Amino acid sequence: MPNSSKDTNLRTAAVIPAAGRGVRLGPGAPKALRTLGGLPILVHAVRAMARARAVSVIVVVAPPDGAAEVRALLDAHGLPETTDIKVVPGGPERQDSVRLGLAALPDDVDVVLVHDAARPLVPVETVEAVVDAVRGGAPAVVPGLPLADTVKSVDPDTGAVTGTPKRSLLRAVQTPQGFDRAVLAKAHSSVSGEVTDDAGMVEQLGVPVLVVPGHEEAFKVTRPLDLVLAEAVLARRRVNGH
Ligand SMILES: Nc1ccn([C@@H]2O[C@H](COP(=O)(O)OP(=O)(O)OP(=O)(O)O)[C@@H](O)[C@H]2O)c(=O)n1
Ligand SMILES: C[C@](O)(CO)[C@H](O)COP(=O)(O)O
Repeated sequence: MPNSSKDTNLRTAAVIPAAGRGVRLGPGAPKALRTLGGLPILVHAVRAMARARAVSVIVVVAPPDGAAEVRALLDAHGLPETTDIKVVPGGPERQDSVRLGLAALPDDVDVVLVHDAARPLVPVETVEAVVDAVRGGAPAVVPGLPLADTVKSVDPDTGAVTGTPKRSLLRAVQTPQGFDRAVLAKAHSSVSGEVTDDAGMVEQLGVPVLVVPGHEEAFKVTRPLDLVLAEAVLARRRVNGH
């Protein structure tokens, strides 16, 4: 249970979906359990959420058959006692895992962050910007960055380009995505179909979603080169004393 200086009246929780295989990263253990800077990727992600002053509860969604292993791993890594950390088994798709995580939240939580375990290096400032915007009244908030590449829509059958969206209007969105709990719960109970993030589900309810500045270091470890970059970011942080 939370037991210290954190303001539990804020009732802010983070759900960390960590049940994916990491197919695009290549063969090996489930992605969240692979090593980055000598620690499992998941431990970095949990610490990143626990660092935010408002977050007093974290629900980690483990691979379906790996909840006991994840619990043991987190217990072995001395995570802050100021944060109540629960572990539940996940489902076949990311959205199933998030839904299972939401079901494990304590009743008194009213703000929920959903954060990919695969974004282990998100800075605390980004987490807190999202929390502050939700607590300031926005029902749904995502961190986002302008794009460096031009984006095309294509016909998936022929490869023919069907359009070029105006780049200045686009943002690459990251996590944590923050929500009023009731709004997120409604989205997860009523929206189905192919949706790649939680904000996309909320958008389908007609609820406005606000973008706040994201951070380059909040990138998602998806492919092998991302792991190389993540190691380099950690090395730079060590040199800078972080
Ligand atoms: N059934 C799933 C699938 C994904 N995730 C989580 O959702 C986050 C974002 O997903 P992604 O980066 O796509 O992870 P994977 O699904 O593991 O990657 P891949 O598609 O390469 O297998 C990750 O933290 C991942 O563990 C999850 O909890 N449950
Ligand atoms: C939620 C997300 O990280 C926002 O960018 C992204 O949509 C997850 O996609 P994935 O294919 O499940 O990694």
